[in-house]
Amino acid sequence: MGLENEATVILLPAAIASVVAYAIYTVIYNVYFHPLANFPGPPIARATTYWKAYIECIAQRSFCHYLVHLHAQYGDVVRIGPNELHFANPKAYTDIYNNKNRWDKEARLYKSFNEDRSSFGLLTYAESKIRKDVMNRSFSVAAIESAEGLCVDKARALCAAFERNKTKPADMFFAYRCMSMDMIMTFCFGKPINALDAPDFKAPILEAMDASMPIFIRFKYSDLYKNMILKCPPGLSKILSPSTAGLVDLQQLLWRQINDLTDDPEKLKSLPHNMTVWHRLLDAEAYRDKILPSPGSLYEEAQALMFAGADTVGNTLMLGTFHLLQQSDKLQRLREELLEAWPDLNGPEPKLRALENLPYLNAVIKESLRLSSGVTSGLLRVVPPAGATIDGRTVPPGTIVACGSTFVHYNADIFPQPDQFTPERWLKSPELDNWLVSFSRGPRMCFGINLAWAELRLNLAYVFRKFEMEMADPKPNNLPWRDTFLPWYNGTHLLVNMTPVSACKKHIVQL
Ligand code: HEM
Repeated sequence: MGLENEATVILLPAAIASVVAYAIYTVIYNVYFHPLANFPGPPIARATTYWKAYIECIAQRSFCHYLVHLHAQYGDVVRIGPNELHFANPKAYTDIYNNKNRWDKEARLYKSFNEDRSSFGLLTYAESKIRKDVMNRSFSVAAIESAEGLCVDKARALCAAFERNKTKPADMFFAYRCMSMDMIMTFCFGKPINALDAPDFKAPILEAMDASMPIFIRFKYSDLYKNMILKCPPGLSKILSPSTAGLVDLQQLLWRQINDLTDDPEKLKSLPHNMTVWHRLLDAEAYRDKILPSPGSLYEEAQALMFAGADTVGNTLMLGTFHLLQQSDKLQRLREELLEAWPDLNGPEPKLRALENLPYLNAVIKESLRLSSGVTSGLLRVVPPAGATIDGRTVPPGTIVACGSTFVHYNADIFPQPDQFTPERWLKSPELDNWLVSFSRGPRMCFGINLAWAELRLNLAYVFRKFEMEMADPKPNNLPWRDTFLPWYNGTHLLVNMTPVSACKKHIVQL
C-alpha cells in the first residue's frame, strides 16, 4: 500500500469521527447547555436549525400557521431553533419593533433574498438609514402627494383594462398586481412595462414572481442552491426554470437601465419624470461620502422595491375586494360613501386628500391590511449585546427573535372574531390603529407606506365607484395562502364580473 493510501485510510475515518463528535457535542450543548435551554419548544428544534428547514422546505408547511399549533402546545414563547425564539403575545411585538430599538436584521433570512446591499436587505439600522435618507425624497408624504397624477393614471389604466376585458371575469389576483407592478416600474424607475395590457392580466413577470415564492424560501437553508438558481447565466436559468423566465427578463431590463444610466447619467433627463429612485441614487451629492453605490447594489435596491411594493399592495386590494363582494351591506356602505364623494363620473374625480377623509374607505383598507397582514413571516431580529426583556422574559444577547404580524392581527382579545371582515371595528375603536402592524413598526418599518396608502385609496375608490362587481364561478369560500415571507396564494383565484356603472348617480342609489 502506498504512503498516500495509508494516510487516507487513517485520516478519513478520523475526519468522519471528528465531524460526528462535533455534531453530537453541538446537539448536547444546544439542548442542555445553551443560554436558551430553559425555553420550551419541540425537542428537535432545540437541537438543530435543520428542523425548521425540514418543516418549511420538505414538509412544505406554512410556518406562521404551524406556529399557532406550537404556541398552543408550548405557550407564549417557543424555541423554534437552537438560537431562535418566537413570541405569540402582541405585547412582544411592541417590545421588539419600536422606535427605540436599533436591532440588526437576521442574516440567514435577509440574505436569502439576494438583496443584501439594498435598504431592505442591509442588516444594520445604520447602513440601511444611509440608503433610505438618500431615497427619502422619492417616498416622503410630500413626494407621494406630488406623484398623485401618476397614481391616478394607474388607477384609470386598471379601470380601462377592466372595461376592455369586461366580456369575461377578471382575475383579481393578477389584475391588481399588474397595476401595482406598473406603478412601481413607472414611479421608481421611470420604466413602464404596461403589465395591465397583458391578455387576461397574466403578465409574465407576475406569473414568474408568483412561481418564485416557494423557491425563495429554500434559499435560506442553502447558499449553494441559491447561487445555482440566481447566479447562473440568464439563458440557462430560463431553461432550468421556465416558470421564472419572466423574472429573468425583468432583471435584464433593470440591469440594462442601470448600465445605461451609470455609463451616461445625462440619460436621467430622458426618463418620464424626475422623481425616480435613480434621480436620488445616482446623485453623488446626496451621499455623505459622495460615493455612488455599485451597479450591483443599485440592482439589488431595484429588485427589493419591486418585490416589496407589488405583491403587498396587490394582496391587500384583492383581499378587500373578496370580503366586500361576500358582504353586500359593507359593499353598499362603501359605494354610498364613494357616490357622495364622487357623485358624477363625468365630473371631477376626487383628490387623494378627499379620499383620506372618507372614514369607511379608510376602515375598509385597514381591515384589508389586517387580514392580509403584509409580511406573514416573523421579521427576524437579533437581540443586541445588552440583552433584552421581551414580554416580561429576559432574553440573552445574540438571540434571534420575532413576533409575526398574524399573531397581532388575529388576536381575538384585540380584534374579536378576528377571521371576520369588519371595517366597522376601526370606526368604533380608533385606538385599534396601535395594533395595525402590517407595515411593521420602528426604524425598519415599511419605507413605501405613503405610496402604498395612496395606491390603496385610489384604486379601491376608482374600482368600486366605476364598476358593479360580482364574484364569478368558481366562487372561492376563502383565499388560502402559505407563508413564504409574503403570503403565497395557492388556491382558487378570485374571478369577478366587472360591469361599468352608468355615469348617473340615480342608477346606483336604486341598486
Ligand atoms: C400594502 C403594502 C405594503 C405592506 C403591507 C408593506 C409591508 C412592509 C413590512 C412589514 C416591512 C418590514 C420588513 C422587514 O422588517 O423586513 C416593509 C419594509 C419595506 N417596504 Fe413595504 N410594504 C408595502 C408596500 C411597499 C411599497 C409600495 C414599497 C415601495 C415601493 C415598499 C418598500 C419597502 C422597503 C424599501 C422596505 C425596507 C425598509 C427597511 O428595511 O428599513 N413597501 N414593508
